[in-house]
Amino acid sequence: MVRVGILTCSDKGARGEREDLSAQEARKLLPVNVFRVENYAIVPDTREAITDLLVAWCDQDRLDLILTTGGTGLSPRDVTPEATRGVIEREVPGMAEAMRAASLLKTPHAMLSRGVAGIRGQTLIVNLPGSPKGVRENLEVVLPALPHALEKIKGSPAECGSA
Ligand SMILES: Nc1nc2c(c(=O)[nH]1)N[C@H]1C(S)=C(S)[C@@H](COP(=O)(O)OP(=O)(O)OC[C@H]3O[C@@H](n4cnc5c(N)ncnc54)[C@H](O)[C@@H]3O)O[C@H]1N2
Ligand SMILES: O=P(O)(O)OP(=O)(O)O
Repeated sequence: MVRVGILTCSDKGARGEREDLSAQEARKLLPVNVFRVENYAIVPDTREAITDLLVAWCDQDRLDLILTTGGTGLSPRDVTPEATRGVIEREVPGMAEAMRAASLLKTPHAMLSRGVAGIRGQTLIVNLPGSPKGVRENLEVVLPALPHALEKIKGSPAECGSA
């Protein structure tokens, strides 16, 4: 099973002022026969809070995959990409490129998400936008590539010529 953490980055969510529909949307999209959500948290949009959780979930809990939602845009408090860049060791730019390219076919606002994807240790971190719709439209794009990506991160020697 792929061990997953969902981290919602939202000031309103952290203050209890808005139901976290975005994390619920992410959960719905992850097939239960492959993915098990083990960690879940809501943090305010501060770089420190996001960084602390990402590091703990990667280094202590050793999750396979962390999906963040929210805080990827242009507002002054949107710092999820900066926090993520600060903890990853290798970026996976193709994932963010693919999400933005596919999302642009749905809304021009897709270009406003600065989300990144990258690897810390053996954990893949993927930033998703904040709205439930943004979560769905972005996660759908990377979902088919996630099992193979996670195998490669773990050092699978399997050849991928036919993948
Ligand atoms: N494929 C898509 N890509 C993007 C979309 C989209 O609809 N489809 N939206 C674009 C927009 S618009 C923006 S702006 C950027 C960046 O978004 P952020 O990551 O900065 O999102 P936030 O500002 O944190 O949230 C936006 C909006 O979404 C609602 N929201 C946020 N968090 C939650 C939550 N946990 N539960 C329910 N609703 C939530 C709320 O109305 C916020 O104001 O992304 C583009 N990409
Ligand atoms: O409260 P947040 O952080 O979810 O942000 P927004 O202002 O986009 O609702």
